Amino acid sequence: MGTIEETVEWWKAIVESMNDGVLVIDRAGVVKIINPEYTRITGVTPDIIGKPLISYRPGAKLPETLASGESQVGVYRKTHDREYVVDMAPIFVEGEIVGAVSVCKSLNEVQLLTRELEKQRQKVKELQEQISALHKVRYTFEDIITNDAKMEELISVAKKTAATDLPILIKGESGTGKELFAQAVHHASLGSGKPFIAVNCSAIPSELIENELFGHSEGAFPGASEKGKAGLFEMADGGTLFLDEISDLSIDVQAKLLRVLQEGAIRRIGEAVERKVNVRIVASTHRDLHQFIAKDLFREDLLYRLNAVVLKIPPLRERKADIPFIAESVLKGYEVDREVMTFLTKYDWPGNIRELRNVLDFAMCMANENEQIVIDHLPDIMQKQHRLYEEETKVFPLYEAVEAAERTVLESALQSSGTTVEERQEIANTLGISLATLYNKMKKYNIR
Ligand SMILES: Nc1ncnc2c1ncn2[C@@H]1O[C@H](COP(=O)(O)OP(=O)(O)OP(=O)(O)O)[C@@H](O)[C@H]1O
Repeated sequence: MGTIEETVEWWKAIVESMNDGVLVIDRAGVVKIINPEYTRITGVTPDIIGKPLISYRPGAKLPETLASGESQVGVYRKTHDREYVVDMAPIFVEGEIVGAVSVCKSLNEVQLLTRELEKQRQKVKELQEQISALHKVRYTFEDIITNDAKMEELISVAKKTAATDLPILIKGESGTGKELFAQAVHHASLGSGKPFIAVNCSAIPSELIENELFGHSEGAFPGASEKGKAGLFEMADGGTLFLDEISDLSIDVQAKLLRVLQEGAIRRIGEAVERKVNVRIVASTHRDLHQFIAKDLFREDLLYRLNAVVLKIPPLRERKADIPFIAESVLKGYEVDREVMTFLTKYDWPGNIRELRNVLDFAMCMANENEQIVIDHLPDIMQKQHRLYEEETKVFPLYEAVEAAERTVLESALQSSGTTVEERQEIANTLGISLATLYNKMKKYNIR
C-alpha cells in the first residue's frame, strides 16, 4: 500500500469481503459505510449511505453507542422476519469519538434452533403456570368449620400427613366435605404450588377414563389427537390428583392405577415408553370398599395401596353440634329465629353440609337485609319438613288423642266385616262394648 488512495481501496476491499455485516456512522449519525453482507443479513441497501441512520431505521441502537461511548455485544435484533446478533462499538480517533461501527452476524441454524427451543421452554413454563393457576385450590384447613372432637382429630391427622407423599383415602357420605379435605391437604402439601386436579370417576364413562387419566400417543386410536395428548396424571405432575368416587373405576383402570402407585410412572395409550410422574393421590368414596372387594368389583391390593391414611368423615347427623356452628358461620350478619335453629338441628341432613349450605344460602336470598331469618325464608321442601316435625311433636289434649285412637280402631273393625246386626254384635263383643255403645260411637264419628 503506497498512496492514501491505495490504502482506502484496501480497507474498502477488506470490509466488502468480510463475512460479517458492517455499518459505520460518523459523529453526526450519518451512514458512511455499509458492506454487502450487512445488506444480505439486514436487508438494508447501500442507498442509506449519506443519510442519517435514525431517519432510515428509527429503532437503530447504534446512535446510543455513539452517545454513550459504550460498546454493546451480542444484541439480538429482529426486523422484518430477519434475526441477527449485533456488536456495536464507538470509533475513537485520538481519544475522541468520531463515529460508531455495527458488526452483525445472522443467526446460524443451531442458534436459531436454540432460540426456538428457549421460546418453546418458556411457552411450556407459561402453560404449566396457567394449569397451576387454573387448578389452584379454594379451600384450606381454615375453611373446615367444626366444633366436633372427631372432626378435630381428623383434621389433625390430615395436617400431619399432608406434607408426606402418602396416598390418602377419604370416606364419607356425599356432601360431608371429602373434597374440602382433599383441597386442604393439597394446600398444606409440598406440591401446593402445582396443580390440584379433581376427577369424578363416576361422571366419566369407563371407556374414556383411561384416556383422561393417562393420555394417548399420536394416532393411538381413530379420533385420537394428531399430536397425542397428555393425561391428567401428567397435568397434575408435582401436585395432587383427587380421584373422587374411586369405587366407580373399572377393574382394568384400577390395575393401571395400581401400577402408577407402584412404579411412579405412566404409559400413554399406544405408547411403549414410560413417563415418570410424581403425583400425590387422594381418593374418596362413599361406598364400603370391602363389600366391593367381596363382589370382585374392587382390587384388594389397590385398597391396601390407597389406605395408607384413612380419613372417615362422619355424617352431619352424627355431629349435630356442628349444625348451629356452621349455620352461624355461614349466616354471618343475619339473625336467626330460634324456631329455625331448633329445626335445623333436628333435621337429619341426608345431603350433609352441602344441603345445609344450600338451605342457608337460599334463606339469605329470601330474607331482606337486616331481617331475621324465619321458617318462611326456607325452601318449600324444608318448610314441609318443618310442618312434619311439628305434627310429630305436637301435644294434643288427651281426649283428642283417645278419640283419634277410637276412630281408627272402629274404622278398621267395621271395614273388615258385614253390616248385619249379628255381625255388628260380633264386632261389639270383640271390642268389649255393648251393641248400643257401638252404634252410638258410629254415630259420633259418622262411620257407616
Ligand atoms: N366442615 C365444613 N365446613 C364448611 N363447609 C363445608 C364443610 N364440609 C363441607 N363443606 C362444604 O359443603 C360442600 C360439599 O363439600 P364437598 O364437595 O367437599 O363434599 P364431598 O363429600 O366431596 O361430596 P361428594 O361426595 O358429593 O362429592 C362444599 O361447598 C364444602 O365447602
